Amino acid sequence: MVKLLKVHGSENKFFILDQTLLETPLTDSELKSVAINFCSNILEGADGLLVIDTSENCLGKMRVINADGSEAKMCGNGLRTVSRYLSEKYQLDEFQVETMEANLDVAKATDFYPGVPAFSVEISPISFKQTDLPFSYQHETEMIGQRVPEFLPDQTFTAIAVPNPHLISFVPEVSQLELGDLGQRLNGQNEYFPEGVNVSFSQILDTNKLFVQTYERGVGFTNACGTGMSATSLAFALLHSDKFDSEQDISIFNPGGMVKTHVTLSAVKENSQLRLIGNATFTHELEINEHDLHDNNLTNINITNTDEEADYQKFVKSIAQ
Ligand SMILES: N[C@H](CCC[C@H](N)C(=O)O)C(=O)O
Repeated sequence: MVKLLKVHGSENKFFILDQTLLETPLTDSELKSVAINFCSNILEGADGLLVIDTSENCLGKMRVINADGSEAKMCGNGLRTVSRYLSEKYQLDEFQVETMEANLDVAKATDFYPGVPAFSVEISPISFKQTDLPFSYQHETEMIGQRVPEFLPDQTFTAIAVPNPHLISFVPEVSQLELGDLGQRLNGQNEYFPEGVNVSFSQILDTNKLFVQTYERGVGFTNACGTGMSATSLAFALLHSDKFDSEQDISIFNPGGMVKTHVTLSAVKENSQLRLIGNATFTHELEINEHDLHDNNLTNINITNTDEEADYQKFVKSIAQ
């Protein structure tokens, strides 16, 4: 039998599959089918499948499969849950996790609330280059606080890869209608982001206090997007220095709760450092026969509730703005 977990970071929900426990790891096409099936049909679905494999230089390797089966370079909320899983598996509080483009530092952080474990994860590498996102707009090589009437008439936009692609706009108030419309346009056939992009709108609530909502590539609206909130924090530090205190964490409220980020700006903006700190909640333990997993037959799964969600909801009540 194989154990999986259902987890979330700020209610951005995932299944975790530790491939190192399998007799035979799933092939990439099996992973894609299983990710789509789990995310559509099991426990009211999820936003993605986080796959743990062995790593040569780190405690483990994380791969990210979106709900639509597409693979992403990185997942901030997911990395916190994978970090907790590896921390408990190997009894370590500080280590590195291998991701597609970087070995990232992760560490156990102070619980966000009694019964709400938290982890701090590095978000890296950072790029603003048109070729790294990728995007194409006129002859721009970067998009930072740029007017793009073709997206929306009265807003400015910033494109950052961390390293998955993000498009950020600061707005007086988040319009889900406009965010959803732009998110769908830029993740369908379009001339601007040929590989799609995670689109985040952010409202600046106060000094080092933001609200962020994201329409995610490969998923759609999610309750929170860790790399989205991290990229938004960097854009915020660069473009709204009057509201940015570099000594303090930034509190980022989102539809799923709240996380913190820390931005350390560098004169070379790509060398800035980003940390994402937030909950790593395990809501369910699942058990399935390995053959069924390979066959994408999810009809016989034993599911146990961990009861952690109740504590997370107490945390959410405690931060009500
Ligand atoms: N949808 C994203 C991957 C998941 C990122 C998000 N869930 C996070 O927490 O960073 C993409 O295709 O780039």
